Amino acid sequence: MRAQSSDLAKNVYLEQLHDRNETLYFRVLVEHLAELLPIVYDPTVGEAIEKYSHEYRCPRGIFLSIDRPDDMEKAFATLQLGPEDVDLIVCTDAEEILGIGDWGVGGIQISVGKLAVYTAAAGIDPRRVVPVSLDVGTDRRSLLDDPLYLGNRHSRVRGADYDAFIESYLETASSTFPDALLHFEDFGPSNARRILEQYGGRYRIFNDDMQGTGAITLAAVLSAVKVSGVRMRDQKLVVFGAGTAGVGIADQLRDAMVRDGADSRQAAAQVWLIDKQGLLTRDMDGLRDFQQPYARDPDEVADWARDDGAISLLETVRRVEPTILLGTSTAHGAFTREVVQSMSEGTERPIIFPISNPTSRIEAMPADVIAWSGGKALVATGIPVPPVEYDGMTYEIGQANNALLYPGLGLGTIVSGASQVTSGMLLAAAQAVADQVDPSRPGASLLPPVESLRESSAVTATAVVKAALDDGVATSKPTDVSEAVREAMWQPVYTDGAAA
Ligand SMILES: NC(=O)c1ccc[n+]([C@@H]2O[C@H](COP(=O)([O-])OP(=O)(O)OC[C@H]3O[C@@H](n4cnc5c(N)ncnc54)[C@H](O)[C@@H]3O)[C@@H](O)[C@H]2O)c1
Ligand SMILES: O=C(O)C[C@H](O)C(=O)O
Ligand SMILES: [Mg+2]
Repeated sequence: MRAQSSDLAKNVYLEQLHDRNETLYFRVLVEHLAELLPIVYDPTVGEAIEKYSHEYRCPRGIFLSIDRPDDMEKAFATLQLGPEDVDLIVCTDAEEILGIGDWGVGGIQISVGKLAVYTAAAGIDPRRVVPVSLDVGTDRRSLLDDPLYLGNRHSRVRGADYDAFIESYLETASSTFPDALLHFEDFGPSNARRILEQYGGRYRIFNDDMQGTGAITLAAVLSAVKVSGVRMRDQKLVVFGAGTAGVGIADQLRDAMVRDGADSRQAAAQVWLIDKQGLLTRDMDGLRDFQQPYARDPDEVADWARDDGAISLLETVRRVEPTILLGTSTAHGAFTREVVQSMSEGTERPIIFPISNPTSRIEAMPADVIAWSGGKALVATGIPVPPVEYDGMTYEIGQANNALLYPGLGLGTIVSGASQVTSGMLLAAAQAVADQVDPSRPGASLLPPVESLRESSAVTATAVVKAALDDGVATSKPTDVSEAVREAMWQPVYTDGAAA
């Protein structure tokens, strides 16, 4: 594997091993998690998705086409699994893969990658999971024009037909496999939240980009707050990139401020959203419904500087003096030296999280953020990055990627048989992750290292099971929760002399 000439070649090589010998594949992954997560998952998975049709070898997962909605049951039946045989299904319609946009049927590889992390990091049984591609077409011209493209060769279907397809997927998946957690990944901003809100009460749904990302970022903030000394209820948050992830995180941080004593109006007023049109204000046309609670009163910003009519990130930082700056915009380099320096003038220990993925989309590299802030910034990123040396000190950079949280959350959901993923379970997961680090040492990471992710996921899962029990959604009630979690974890070892 190490002899392969590129990260994509390593990804392909490991996928071939995955097809030949699942046990060995996962054993290699588990024993080399920090080295291989960036290969089977972010950032290399982005490239594997872009090249999917060209690197195609053999299908892994279920491909559901909007052009043949009646074939759904037949497609699931090809798995030859019974109603109790599936714990987890990860689906994507691939409209907003990471920060690289619409990749059509190639998106199946994000479902595959997410599931590999579930198994490697939390011991979810790989024989009891299903990756799904919901192929509703693609708006990417280069794919439609590519003779090798494997997906549906038309633009994205939207509106009533799309909604009917999603509803039919939820109905078929949950009736075929009633125990399965339905994980949604990388849907576009107009659908991600809508699906969760519309169906979250009826089906066991988890939206990773909103809920998983919100919870891991909350974990990193809880750690950072221990160092910065500014209470949660007093945080001022600027979100740059007000889409699915950005507003999902804003919601969870706002709720955390409320739990720490802020009233809900005050907490929402301590959040500033910036998108392509600059700082979002209530008088703007075309605000998304989920952005509206945070849009600012235009009177409040009447005398703020504008550039082509828009209030910039820099102007917002100067005026607001935020304590937290979050990047979920996909705009590479948007956190400039001036922005970081200005933030460092306004607050003693700025919390700066450029968490857009993959590397080509990150708002700033941690080495720059740390240098520009004179070593004061508390930094976490979505991609894995090596430690940063600055002024004689080593700064470990926590990976605020939902992969540090969702495996434990999923394991806890499965072990408790929770009928829903509640906000209490998400909060318990975030708290459990944060409690596993001591950020007080100078330069310490805000999050547990990937090397200990398997152990960390077991601890997170235990907290999640307890929260499911407290919230009354657990259908299985183990007496020794920690033991039940550890027993449930699949181990990559050969049994009965049988390989794979
Ligand atoms: N670290 C993690 O765990 C994690 C989890 C989910 C998403 N993400 C990353 O966050 C990014 C956004 O993902 P998403 O699912 O929210 O996508 P999204 O499309 O829902 O949101 C992106 C938002 O950024 C805005 N935007 C684009 N360019 C901008 C610019 N120049 N200035 C200001 N705003 C701009 C878009 O208009 C959109 O509202 C991606 O890079 C993704 O990889 C990271
Ligand atoms: O997949 C990742 O690396 C995290 C996240 O779900 C994303 O969409 O970027
Ligand atoms: Mg995602």
